[in-house]
Amino acid sequence: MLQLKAVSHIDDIPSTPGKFKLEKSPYVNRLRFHYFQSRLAIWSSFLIAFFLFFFFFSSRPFFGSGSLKQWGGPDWERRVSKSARLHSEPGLIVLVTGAAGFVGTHVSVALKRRGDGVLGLDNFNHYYDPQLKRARQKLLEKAGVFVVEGDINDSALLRKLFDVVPFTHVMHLAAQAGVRYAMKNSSSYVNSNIAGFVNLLEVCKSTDPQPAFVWASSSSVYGLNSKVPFSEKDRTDQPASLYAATKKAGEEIAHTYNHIYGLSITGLRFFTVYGPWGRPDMAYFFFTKDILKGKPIPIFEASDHGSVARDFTYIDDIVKGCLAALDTAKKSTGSGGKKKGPAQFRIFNLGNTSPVPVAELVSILEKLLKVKAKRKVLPMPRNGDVKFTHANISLAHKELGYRPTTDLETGLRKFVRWYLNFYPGSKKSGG
Ligand SMILES: O=C(O)[C@H]1O[C@H](OP(=O)(O)OP(=O)(O)OC[C@H]2O[C@@H](n3ccc(=O)[nH]c3=O)[C@H](O)[C@@H]2O)[C@H](O)[C@@H](O)[C@@H]1O
Repeated sequence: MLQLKAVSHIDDIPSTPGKFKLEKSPYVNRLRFHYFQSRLAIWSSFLIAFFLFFFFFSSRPFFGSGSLKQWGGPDWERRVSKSARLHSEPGLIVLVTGAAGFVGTHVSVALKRRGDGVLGLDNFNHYYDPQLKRARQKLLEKAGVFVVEGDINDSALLRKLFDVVPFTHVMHLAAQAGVRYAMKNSSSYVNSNIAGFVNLLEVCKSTDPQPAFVWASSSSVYGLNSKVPFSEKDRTDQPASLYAATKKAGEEIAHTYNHIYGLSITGLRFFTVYGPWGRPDMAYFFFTKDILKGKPIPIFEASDHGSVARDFTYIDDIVKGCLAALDTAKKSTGSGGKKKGPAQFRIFNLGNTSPVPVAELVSILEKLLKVKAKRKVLPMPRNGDVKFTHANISLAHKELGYRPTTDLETGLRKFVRWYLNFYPGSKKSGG
């Protein structure tokens, strides 16, 4: 400190040549040397600290999918086992990935309610408001479902979960969702929907006994297919978004794990699922928010000025389809990573079979919210959207007994009731 003071004093000395003859004094030279030394020491410490910080945190990320170990220990294992315990025999013991997500929360609660053992897994990423995920987690805790905080890319964690719990089924719902966001963050789709998916299948195929595997594909795999309604037999080789392409890739990858390792696998193609506790990135959700705020809402129309429509499917119907898929899943046939015989491989559409134009969805919301929307009709951007979706559900009906019962107005009424309750004041501030 003393040296620094002296240095700052030196800095104050006018540099006019000849005014002072101090430059050549040995005392000043010594001071300059000390000054140089102290600066060198300070900068070196900064540099070392920076490298240490970088090395430490780059190898141990502390958010989201990081490998910082937030799991393990006797207390954690007790919570894991308790959550996965069966409450009625016979029953399923299910690992639900993406449990704090929209569909994951509903499916987990429904399984738990009927006495199945359920363990949740979620990385609580920030794709949309993590507070909503935390609120869903509270709901799950109340229902007796523990959500392990971790990522499907973390093999050590997955192996540990299978060590602690003899899962009979995996309900895989963790994914990077959203068709338009893929233009902004392509790597997160590859990371979750491809790399994470393979990682989970790897652990499942090596587990003994192997669990039966049910997972969420998407209606978006039909892409530019124009034959309606979409049947499982229709072509799915023209995806319109990277999201759709990663889900389609998932279906192919699933087939190889079924074929090589004897994993029993069921893929469910969900059609625009909506309802209470939904995803804020979806149109019905942010339309509600913006209508209440008096903000204009963009309604896409097709290039021929035709309407854009979706086969909106209510969450309770989807949950029934998921549970039926789990209940009818046959056992995997492999063991020790080897196939012992042919295993079940299925793909089902889970839709509502009655597409509704987006403009009509907005009219229903206006009626339920009692607020007029500021509609802004725009051409559908070429960033992943398709003009319409329409599910043929006869296969799911035949094999799963799937029969959706909720029309869009009834489902949206339940959503709006939840929304106004969850975001109190949203109506007032909207005016
Ligand atoms: O069924 C599916 O496979 C997919 O359903 C939804 O995708 P999407 O149908 O595009 O749902 P939204 O993003 O909520 O859009 C619904 C409709 O509103 C339209 N939209 C969206 C946004 C907007 O600003 N304006 C607008 O008119 C879209 O074109 C679409 O027709 C989900 O976001 C996907 O994760 C899911 O996999």
